Amino acid sequence: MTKSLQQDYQQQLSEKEARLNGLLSQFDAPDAVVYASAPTHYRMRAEFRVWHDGDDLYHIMFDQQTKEKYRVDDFPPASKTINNMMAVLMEKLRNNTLLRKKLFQIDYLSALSGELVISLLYHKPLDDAWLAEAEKLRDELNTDAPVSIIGRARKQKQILGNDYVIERLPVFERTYLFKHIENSFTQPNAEVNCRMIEWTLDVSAGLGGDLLELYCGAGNFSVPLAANFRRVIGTEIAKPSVSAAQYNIQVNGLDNVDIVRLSAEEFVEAMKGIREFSRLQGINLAEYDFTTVLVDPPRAGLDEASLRKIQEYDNILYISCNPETLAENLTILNETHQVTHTALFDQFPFTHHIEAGVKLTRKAV
Ligand SMILES: C[S@@+](CC[C@H](N)C(=O)[O-])C[C@H]1O[C@@H](n2cnc3c(N)ncnc32)[C@H](O)[C@@H]1O
Repeated sequence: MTKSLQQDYQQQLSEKEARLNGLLSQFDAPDAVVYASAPTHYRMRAEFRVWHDGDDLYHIMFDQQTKEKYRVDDFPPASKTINNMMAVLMEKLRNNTLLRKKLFQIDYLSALSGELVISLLYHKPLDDAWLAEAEKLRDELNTDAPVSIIGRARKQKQILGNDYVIERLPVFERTYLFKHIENSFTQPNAEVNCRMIEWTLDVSAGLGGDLLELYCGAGNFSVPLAANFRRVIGTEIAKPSVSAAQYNIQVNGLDNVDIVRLSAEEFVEAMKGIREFSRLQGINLAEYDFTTVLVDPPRAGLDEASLRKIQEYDNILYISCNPETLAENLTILNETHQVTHTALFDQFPFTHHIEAGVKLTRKAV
C-alpha cells in the first residue's frame, strides 16, 4: 500500500473512532479501543459481475457514485486466495464456450485455511454437458487446498465439491475450525474477526456461570466463548447457520454448547414462558444460570422486548454493525447497565461502516 493510501486509511479510521466515541459519550462509555484492519487482502468474500466483450471475458464492478462499470483483473481488498484465482479462472472460462455462455456473475468465498468456493451464476439451465465441463475445470483448479465449484441457475444449484469452506481461525493460542457455508452470514474480515473473538474472550474472562447468545450465526463467538462459561446456549434463525454451528461445536470437541434454531423474538417468548417450542426439547432453560448475554444483531438492532429481556442479566456483550441502532438500544440498556468497555473493529476498511463492541455491567442499586 502506498504512503498516501495508508494516510487515507488512518484518517478514515480516526473519523470512525471519533464518530463512535461521539455517539457513545452520552452513556459515559470509555473511549473505544481500536482494532485496525490489514490494508489489503482482508476480505474473505468477493462478488463480481462478468462482462462479455467479443472473445474477451472479465470481472467487472460498478462505481458506487457514477454507476459506471469498470474492469477488475485483481481486487486488493479480497484475500490472496481469491486474487490468485481470479486471473487463472478467467483465462480458463474465456476459452471455454460452454462454461462462459450466459455466465453473469462469479462469487468467491475463501478461508485463511486456503480453501475456496467459486460460485458461477448463469442465465441458462445447467445440463450434464455443463456438469462434465465444470468437473474438468475443478480438477484443473484444485491444488494443495480444496477448490469447490457451485453452479447456480434458476431453481438449480449444482455443487461440485462442497458448498462450504472449512476455516481455521487462530484465536490467542488456539486454532478453531469453522464451517462457513456459501451464501450464509460469516464475518467478512477474518483477521479482524479473530480480534473480535479475542476481545469477547478478554472482557468475559472470570464471569463464570452460563452464557446466552442471541443471533449466534455459525457459532463464531459461542464456540470460543465456551472456554469462559459453564454452559453456552445460542439461538439463530437461519437453518444453514444452525447446522454449521452444530458441526462447529462437534469439530472443536465441545460438550457445553447448544445451538437452537429460534428467532431472538421466539427465544424471548420461550424464556418468558409465553410459548413452548419443540425445537427446545431436551433443553431445560430453568437449569441455566445466565450471568451473561451476547448479542450480535443485524443492522436494525434489537426490538424492545429483547432489550427488556437482556436487561435481566448482569453482563451484556453487544456486537454491532450499526452504531446508530447501537446508540438507540443503549438508551434503554443504560437505564440498568453501565458501558464499561468499548471497541471499534475495522471489519470494513475504506468504507464508512463501523463494527463496534460494548460490554455493559449492571449498575449498583
Ligand atoms: C450480524 S450476524 C452475526 C452472526 C454471528 N454472531 C457471527 O459472528 O457470525 C446476525 C445473525 O443474526 C441472524 N438473524 C437475523 N434475524 C434474526 C432473528 N430475528 N432472530 C435470530 N437470528 C437472526 C442472521 O441469520 C445472522 O446469522
